Amino acid sequence: MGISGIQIEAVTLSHGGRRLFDGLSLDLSERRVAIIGRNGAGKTQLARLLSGLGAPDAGSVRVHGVDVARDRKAALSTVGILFQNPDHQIIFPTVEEELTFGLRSQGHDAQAAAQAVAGMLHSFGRADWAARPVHELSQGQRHLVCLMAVLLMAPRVIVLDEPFAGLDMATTLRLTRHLDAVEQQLVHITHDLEAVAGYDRVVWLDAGAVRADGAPGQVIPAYRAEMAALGGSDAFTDL
Ligand SMILES: Nc1ncnc2c1ncn2[C@@H]1O[C@H](COP(=O)(O)OP(=O)(O)OP(=O)(O)O)[C@@H](O)[C@H]1O
Repeated sequence: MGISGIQIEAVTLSHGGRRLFDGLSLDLSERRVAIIGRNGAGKTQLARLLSGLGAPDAGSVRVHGVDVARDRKAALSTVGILFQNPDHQIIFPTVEEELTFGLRSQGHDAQAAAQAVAGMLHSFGRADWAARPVHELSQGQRHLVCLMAVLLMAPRVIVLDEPFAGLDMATTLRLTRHLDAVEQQLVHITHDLEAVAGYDRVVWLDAGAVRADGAPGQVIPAYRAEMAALGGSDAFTDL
């Protein structure tokens, strides 16, 4: 067995001259990890670092021993990401093409990829979607396509960046059930505190730094109390 889990070591990252992360270190090995925090706290930037879509200015991010920013090929099989907006990840005109792409880039031949895609569509009861133009699907349906694409690639870690924003309750419950069942480690960024109340660990990110880190029963009440206190003020100057 190689190194497991996620090791973020002394990560520094600036954007537009502003330093967002200044020596951030985190070791995440629990199966269900939630990242919470205010707007602009750095959650999406952290998700980009975890999936290797962004590289730190200094420090390193390793997922199961893979330096995900440097070794992009290994990163594809190690970590998958579901974005807030499915349109930031869908690039092909039809569902089948979209689902096939990841598998082909992992080196599967056309026949094996086609078989796996058909099997995945079937398992979600959506065999009829294969030739459907993606733009004809609703937002929730496009989310499901993205989830299928990630599951097909079978990464060891799945990063979820607010994947349920704008979805109806039934769709959210269904997707949640599918995600709860996956074997892989999940790192779930969310404003929905209920959704992560049963997680193994909650990390509260505040202005690019860890403000609190521990069991949901400890971190979530502290976060709620602070948000309620801040919400009492009329100023948006702290955002
Ligand atoms: N491309 C960019 N260029 C410059 N600054 C950026 C860029 N992307 C993000 N930032 C800044 O980085 C900080 C963190 O943004 P990030 O999107 O990670 O926050 P977040 O915690 O995901 O917020 P939200 O809950 O609103 O999604 C913000 O201050 C934002 O203005």
